[in-house]
Amino acid sequence: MEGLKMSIGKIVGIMSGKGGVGKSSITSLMAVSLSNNGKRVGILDADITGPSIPKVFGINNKRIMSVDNKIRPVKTVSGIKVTSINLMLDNEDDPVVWRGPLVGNMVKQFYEDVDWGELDYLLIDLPPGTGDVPLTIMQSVSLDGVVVVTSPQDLVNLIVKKSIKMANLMGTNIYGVVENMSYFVCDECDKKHYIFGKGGMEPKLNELGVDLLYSFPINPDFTELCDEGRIEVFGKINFDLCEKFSHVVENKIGAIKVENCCI
Ligand SMILES: Nc1ncnc2c1ncn2[C@@H]1O[C@H](COP(=O)(O)OP(=O)(O)OP(=O)(O)O)[C@@H](O)[C@H]1O
Repeated sequence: MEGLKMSIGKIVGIMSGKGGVGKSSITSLMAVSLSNNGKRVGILDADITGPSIPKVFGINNKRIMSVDNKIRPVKTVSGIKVTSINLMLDNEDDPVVWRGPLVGNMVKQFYEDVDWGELDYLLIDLPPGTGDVPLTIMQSVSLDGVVVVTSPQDLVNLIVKKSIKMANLMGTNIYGVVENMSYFVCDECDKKHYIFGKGGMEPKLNELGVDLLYSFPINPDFTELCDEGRIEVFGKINFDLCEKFSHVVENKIGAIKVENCCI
């Protein structure tokens, strides 16, 4: 375990208060952004019951290999290393009907028994919510901190507050919040439309003592390219956006002192 911590720069969990806010998409975009910026990145897809990372990268037909008792992650086109239960199933649409502790063990194995090599960042896509499964996983891996993904409506419902409180209760660093689907840019007039209201996120997060890292728009090209397994193409087309995202993430993660190590 110590060896693993030494060969991986930062281990970052990506969490969300509920499903469908774009947590896996933002995890993938973060990986692409950091990788575009020359960083060595791995993704551990710990969203065991709804694993979508392989599909977004178009590697869902590949399978994880085991060499010398070590699991070899699958590499994406740009060299991002990925492990996911979906890369082990006979059929990717087979459901995984496991309870929390079993999922926790599986994720722990994905973490410890994988030949990650040297990485600057290992991003862990945690299951959505604040229930038993994400809790068990957060206890089984040694996170340096978490990024919380939310949608504007999520804040209204105060669901994001639950994620922040859960991380606080566990003594885990919170690097900040990424607001997904924050606005929409009109094709015709190029204007930003804040469908769910503008500027409401930052003051509410400030009250909670958490920074807003980035606001990402609703982008139909993003949906399309993710669905086609070509998120890396989105990263190439939107190089400037990715560069900005990666700088924000790196500045924040580099700035926070590591206080927590669960195991
Ligand atoms: N900013 C965005 N613009 C357009 N589409 C988006 C955006 N973010 C996510 N999506 C789309 O929304 C859908 C859900 O996203 P995703 O699978 O990342 O959610 P999730 O929070 O990880 O869900 P779960 O945790 O339930 O698995 C996907 O089809 C994705 O392509």
